[in-house]
Amino acid sequence: MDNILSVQNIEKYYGKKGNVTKALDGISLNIDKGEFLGIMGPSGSGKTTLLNCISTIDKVTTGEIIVNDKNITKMRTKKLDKFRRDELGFIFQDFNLLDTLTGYENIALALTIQEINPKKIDNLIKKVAETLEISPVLNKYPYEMSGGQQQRIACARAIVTEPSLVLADEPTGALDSKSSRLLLESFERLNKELEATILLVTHDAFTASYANRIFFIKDGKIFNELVKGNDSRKEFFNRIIEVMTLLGGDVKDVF
Ligand SMILES: Nc1ncnc2c1ncn2[C@@H]1O[C@H](COP(=O)(O)OP(=O)(O)OP(=O)(O)O)[C@@H](O)[C@H]1O
Repeated sequence: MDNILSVQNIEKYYGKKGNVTKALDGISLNIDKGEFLGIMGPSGSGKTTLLNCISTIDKVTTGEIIVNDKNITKMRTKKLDKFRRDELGFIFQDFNLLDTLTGYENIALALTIQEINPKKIDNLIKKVAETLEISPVLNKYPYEMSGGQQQRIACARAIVTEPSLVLADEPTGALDSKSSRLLLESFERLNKELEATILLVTHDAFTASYANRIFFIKDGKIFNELVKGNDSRKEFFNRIIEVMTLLGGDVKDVF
């Protein structure tokens, strides 16, 4: 298997002397091409910090992060901008679509920046829209779409450039259960049909049960790893709940 992401013993400290928070405490993990990996953990455990370091929004204090054979912890700003544009796809909780552009234009934006010709752009958008079942809303503006449709447009925008790694931070956080399920099924399809490599951060066991492998973090350290293997999603969900209970106290209170 090709390694896409290698996180090597990273630490992240926030603050100055006398008031220091150790947000990440020696995390190491690897993702191979085509994996769908979940990161779970209680509030304040370091999930977003880890994602921000991988997405180059934040810098690690020590340790190294290698994406597609490129050491991003050593990259300078100009190279980082190009790296982010070419290799990563982002999906945030609050969609971040541009209100003055249609769904189609929102998705096209990432491709026009890369100076791809319009015919190819059109083909790429149609293909991804079909996978995500958003063809009927491509000509609508974000305010004319449901939250779930907006999130799937955001998802299309993130993957249409065929990034090495798709990073999603609580992508179902703002969605009702039906829209969440649709989005997660889209993720599953992206992963299986288009072989997208996905790293998803969530505190929600149902969302996480769509991943193939999950790392649990607590106090900035990896606490446990679960592999779906041949389990059904329901069986995997039950195993996730078991680990969440082990991690501490009542499941609803902690996550
Ligand atoms: N900019 C910052 N300055 C200081 N401390 C920070 C900063 N960002 C995060 N932290 C601290 O680092 C730790 C990890 O935070 P992080 O946001 O990564 O947790 P999380 O697991 O994503 O939590 P949640 O599920 O609540 O979003 C917390 O103790 C938090 O208070």
